[in-house]
Amino acid sequence: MTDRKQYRFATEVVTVDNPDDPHNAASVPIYQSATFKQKSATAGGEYDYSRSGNPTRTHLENHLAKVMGAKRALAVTSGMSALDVITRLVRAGEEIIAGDDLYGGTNRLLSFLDKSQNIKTHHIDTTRADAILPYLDPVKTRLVLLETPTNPLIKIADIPTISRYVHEKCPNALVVVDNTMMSPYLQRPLEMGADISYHSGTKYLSGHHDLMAGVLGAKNDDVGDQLYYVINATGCGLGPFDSWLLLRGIKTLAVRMDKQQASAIRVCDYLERHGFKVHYPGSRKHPQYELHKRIASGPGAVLSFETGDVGISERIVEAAKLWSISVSFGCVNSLISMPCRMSHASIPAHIRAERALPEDLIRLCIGIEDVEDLLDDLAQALESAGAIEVETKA
Ligand SMILES: Cc1ncc(COP(=O)(O)O)c(C=O)c1O
Ligand SMILES: N[C@@H](CCSC[C@H](N)C(=O)O)C(=O)O
Repeated sequence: MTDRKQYRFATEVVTVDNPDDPHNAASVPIYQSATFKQKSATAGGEYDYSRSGNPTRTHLENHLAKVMGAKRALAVTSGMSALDVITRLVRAGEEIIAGDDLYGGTNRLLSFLDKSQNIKTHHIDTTRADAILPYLDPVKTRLVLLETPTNPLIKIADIPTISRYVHEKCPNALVVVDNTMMSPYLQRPLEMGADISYHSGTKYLSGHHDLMAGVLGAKNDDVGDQLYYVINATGCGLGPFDSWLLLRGIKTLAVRMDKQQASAIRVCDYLERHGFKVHYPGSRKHPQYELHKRIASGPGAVLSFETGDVGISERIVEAAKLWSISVSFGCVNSLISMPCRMSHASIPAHIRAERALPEDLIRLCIGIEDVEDLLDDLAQALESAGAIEVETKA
């Protein structure tokens, strides 16, 4: 493995190394076993119990480490459980710094830590790297948690500059990037200064909405070992069947993302031509278009837009036929949602208002369908909601 040629991402992601398989299986087998027999009371093998380790999960983790550029990767039962593992490295009295636009479930876990364990989170505007400076405390700051692009307002954080500020001022702090929206194909946080990159594997990595998973990538062995300790201690390692599904799904990440992204660019263009305010880093109108281009190799396939009226937004979402009304993103099928009613409903309304999260916001997650069908369906939904004039086709 170490001597072999390094290929480009799309090649590496589809190439799962499995040199030790006794039958040369083309697909890594599912070791659907809770325990592993030992030769004697004292001679244990590599595996004893699947909470501690399972061969299918190990194959997945080795593959993930390769595609994420991580020293060690770990697979757990959901994206939230990945964040739970990371936050268990924080002690009572220490602090977290996170964005003021972020996934609703992440906000919920951070609020829980504040209430139950005296771990305070400062929510800051991560679009300005220097906004972090007043909050960095060499003693208290333990985690700096960045989502970029953010869910759902698609704001961008300057990972290299923020990582430098954090490491200069707080040697004990870890920079953690939620890379769910970009995937390691488009954005590589560990190569830009982050200590941990994590994902909801439920989304682009698996791609088909048929499993829940979380993925952690550590930049060094020490952090990797600490994360593994928590996973074994708490028992949230990914089961063998879901590990196999994720290993299967990730192989097509590059082709799926290329197709989804190309269509998302078309959808953004269509909405902007009709005068909507679109949040998408592939748009030249995005205030951080240049920054995103520096830190990522593409804009991805999630965008959000404002209609100016909650009622109109509800009508658009409900009129869509091909776009399913659904939380989540990263699936091969296209989805439409209203974050304030759905994925971000757990953020109290007054906090959503304080953070300027528009109630009328619609989020679109573009799948792999024919883009002309997606545009036709979006047009009919916008027309029937009264958001645009009825268009006559030439
Ligand atoms: C950006 C982001 N991070 C993390 C999560 C949590 O992932 P999961 O649903 O797999 O727990 C989600 C969605 O749920 C998300 O949108
Ligand atoms: N009821 C769930 C909602 C999950 S939202 C999933 C996804 N991250 C998204 O942004 O759509 C919850 O309260 O966690």
